[in-house]
Amino acid sequence: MGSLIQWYPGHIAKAERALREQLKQVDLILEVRDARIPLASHHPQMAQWARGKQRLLVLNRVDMIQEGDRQRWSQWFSRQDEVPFFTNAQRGQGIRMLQNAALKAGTTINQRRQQRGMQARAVRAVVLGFPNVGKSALINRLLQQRVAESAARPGVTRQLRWIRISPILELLDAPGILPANLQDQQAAIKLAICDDIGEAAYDPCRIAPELVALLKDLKQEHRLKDRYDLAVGDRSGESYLYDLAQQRYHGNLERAARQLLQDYRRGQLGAIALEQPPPSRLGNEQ
Ligand SMILES: Nc1nc2c(ncn2[C@@H]2O[C@H](COP(=O)(O)OP(=O)(O)OP(=O)(O)O)[C@@H](O)[C@H]2O)c(=O)[nH]1
Repeated sequence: MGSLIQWYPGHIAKAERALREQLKQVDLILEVRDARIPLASHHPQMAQWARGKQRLLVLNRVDMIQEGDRQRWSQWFSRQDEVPFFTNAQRGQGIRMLQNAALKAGTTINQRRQQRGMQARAVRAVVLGFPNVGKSALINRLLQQRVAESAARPGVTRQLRWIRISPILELLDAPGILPANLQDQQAAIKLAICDDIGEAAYDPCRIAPELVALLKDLKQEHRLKDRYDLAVGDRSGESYLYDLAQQRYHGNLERAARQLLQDYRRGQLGAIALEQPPPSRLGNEQ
């Protein structure tokens, strides 16, 4: 069976080059991941981008996981010496704390600059992450809570734009960046399920069965029974999708697949984390 996810590395490499150029001016990275898949939505280039810069880790879409999951991830990350900020950028939850941390990081960066005889200036931060993880929503929330009014500064490229959040903090609004290659197919499948990579890269009829299989692994298959009145039982993901299509969509597999994925993405199956913290320490690179 071929790979479930297809990439277009040429296009990605161009976007990444533009970003790398802009990153030269950046002091602080707000790394945004999807709280449903904090490991799969870890961008493989992040460590390289963040070298020599401060970084804050944001797990967005906290409303799409259970409180118990949030606590488990919080504990797991703290064992990796990370303090993630859990946000719901759609409703504004967790934004104030994130903003305070960004401003504090800005103050520290400026103190260091002054110690080295350099002029204090607005600290430049960038919000980075996979497509659709909620970067723009997060920036909009940060803007609504900005402490001072100021005009946006034009960016160097059309896609990359600087926005002043406060006298000491400027944000670069970067588009979602896909890695040029993603070796881990399991991670890629989860990104596809969560809509964190574009649909051009996969066939929903092959990804929806993966969602069923994952829900089974996570012992969450009752969510499917509740929603569609069709129990998974010992069916494989493929045969569940087939039976669902027969029962509800006149045998139309694609409709069934799209509905399943859409229901998960819109929270119609409930708040379900697709990853749980691994039992042992994985290392700081996560
Ligand atoms: N439920 C929920 N939805 C969110 C949250 N944050 C963002 N969204 C929604 O997710 C969708 C994508 O959010 P965006 O902010 O556009 O994501 P993005 O990362 O900027 O996407 P790209 O521009 O493609 O990189 C929008 O419909 C948002 O309203 C969140 O915390 N919870």
